[in-house]
Amino acid sequence: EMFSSTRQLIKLLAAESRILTAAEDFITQEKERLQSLKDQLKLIRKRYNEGLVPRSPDYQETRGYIVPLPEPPEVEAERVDYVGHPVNAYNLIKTWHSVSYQIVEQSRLNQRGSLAQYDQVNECPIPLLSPTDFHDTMASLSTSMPTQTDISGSIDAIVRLQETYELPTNSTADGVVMGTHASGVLSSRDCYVIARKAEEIRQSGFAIQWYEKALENSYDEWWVKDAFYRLGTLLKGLASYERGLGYLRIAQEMDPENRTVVDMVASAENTVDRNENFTASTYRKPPHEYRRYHVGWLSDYMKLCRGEHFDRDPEVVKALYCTYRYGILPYLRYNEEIFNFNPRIALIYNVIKNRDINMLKDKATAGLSSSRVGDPAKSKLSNERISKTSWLWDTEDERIFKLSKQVADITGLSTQYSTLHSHAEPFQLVNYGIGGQYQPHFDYYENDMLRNVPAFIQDTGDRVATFMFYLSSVKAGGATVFPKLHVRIPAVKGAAAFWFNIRRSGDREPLTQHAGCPVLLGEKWVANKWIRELGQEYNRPCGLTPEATDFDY
Ligand SMILES: O=C(O)CCC(=O)C(=O)O
Ligand SMILES: [Fe+2]
Repeated sequence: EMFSSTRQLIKLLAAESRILTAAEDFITQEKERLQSLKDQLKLIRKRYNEGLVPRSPDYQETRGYIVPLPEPPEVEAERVDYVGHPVNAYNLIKTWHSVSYQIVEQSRLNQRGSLAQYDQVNECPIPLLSPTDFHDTMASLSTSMPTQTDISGSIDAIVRLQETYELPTNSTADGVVMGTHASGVLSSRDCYVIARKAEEIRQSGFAIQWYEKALENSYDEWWVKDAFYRLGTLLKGLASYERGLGYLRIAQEMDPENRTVVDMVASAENTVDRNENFTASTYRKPPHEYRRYHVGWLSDYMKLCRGEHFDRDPEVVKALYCTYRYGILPYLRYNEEIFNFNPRIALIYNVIKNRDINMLKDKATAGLSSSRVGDPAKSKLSNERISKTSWLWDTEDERIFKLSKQVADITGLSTQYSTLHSHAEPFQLVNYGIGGQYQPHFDYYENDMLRNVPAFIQDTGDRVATFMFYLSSVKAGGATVFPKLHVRIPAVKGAAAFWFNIRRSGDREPLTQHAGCPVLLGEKWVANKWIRELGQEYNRPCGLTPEATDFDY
């Protein structure tokens, strides 16, 4: 308290004008912040009203109440189409990250920051923003708000999609992917950020194009001089000295004091002088040919993802066929397409009904968490596997039990579940988002991994077979590929891929190495059923010779 002493009141008097100014500044800043927020929200509302953004299930013209409305299936499909376009996904994430930052973080910062100024003058309380409906709503939505990880993840995704599918830079920047238009474009700054990422992973060819795109209509943004510098340096690095020098000189003009830039200009001038005859640019190849060094082992994977069929024995390809597959029940038969003989890889059509697909997706959605890879005891998050997964157990629902039973009927293998010595694992539901993928891997375990599996599959052997339901088709990308066999299976809703990971000799089959390609447009859902060795002794007996295949019985 200060009322009992004149000295302290004199202090207040002295601080009076400082308090006044600080408070006025605070209000001015808040006004500006709110105005910018208002502008952003107005833009979002406009796009909403123009139908450029699909409405949410609880969208209502009146604000305040959230009344879930029953929605027709095409509305759901429209939303999947929307977020299934990489440019829309990126813009959605970017917009709401920025808005939530301004609303939540800034107002928190401002409150704390401005209060701190008053602390000097003893305690001079100004009222905190009272908890309003708005703040409550924002708090309850905070887990739905994108974070910095989402921003960088979606930038990575765009670069990954470009390198895998060799997407042209210009049309991607215009929001056009495989002829499908996004409802917006990428801004110049986005192009700069993408260029930075492409440069970081040594995709110089693409990086150059993105920098040039970024600079097309930009003059006074803060990043422009950096873009010129990096563009010049990259071109110089690819022996395109003249062009590089041109950009570097602009960078120097914009930032004459910068030593690094000055040195780079000098070095480029030097090189140009020493290579008098060398005037034409050597930077001519298409950008995807400036591949980063470690793409080598992934290149067959990417080729297959693009749908290039290559290096398959024409005799084998000619011999591939479609057939009827009979399950245990004699009246049930399925269309089966053989994709490879040894190891036997097949796609079996129409094995799951839409009703069950929706049931699985609904049940899985609540439990989705980031997919992990590696030894169960020390599994980790990894860029090798970008998706979310959820496990569904036979014991959870009669319908799930029946689906497992159906896998047994179709494959002739046992999928029996029990708390110890299960013959199969629960369904693993996988949902891939923008650019989501699973890089080449084996479904079988290594020896020491087998020791670390959970109790219900302890001592059940390895994953003898994979039965993978496709719960969605994918508009573009998202195929399952076998890089060593040059086999590519498209995701077909309602079908299932089926192969053995273990040979009939009991050895692991490394040719079953496979991958889920990055999703380019649309969404991808699969449900894995991994069948263990235990319980299959009579269903899939050992071969009579070490070379026995699944066609020799
Ligand atoms: O998504 C795919 O196509 C493959 C998935 C896969 O291989 C896995 O989950 O183990
Ligand atoms: Fe797999």
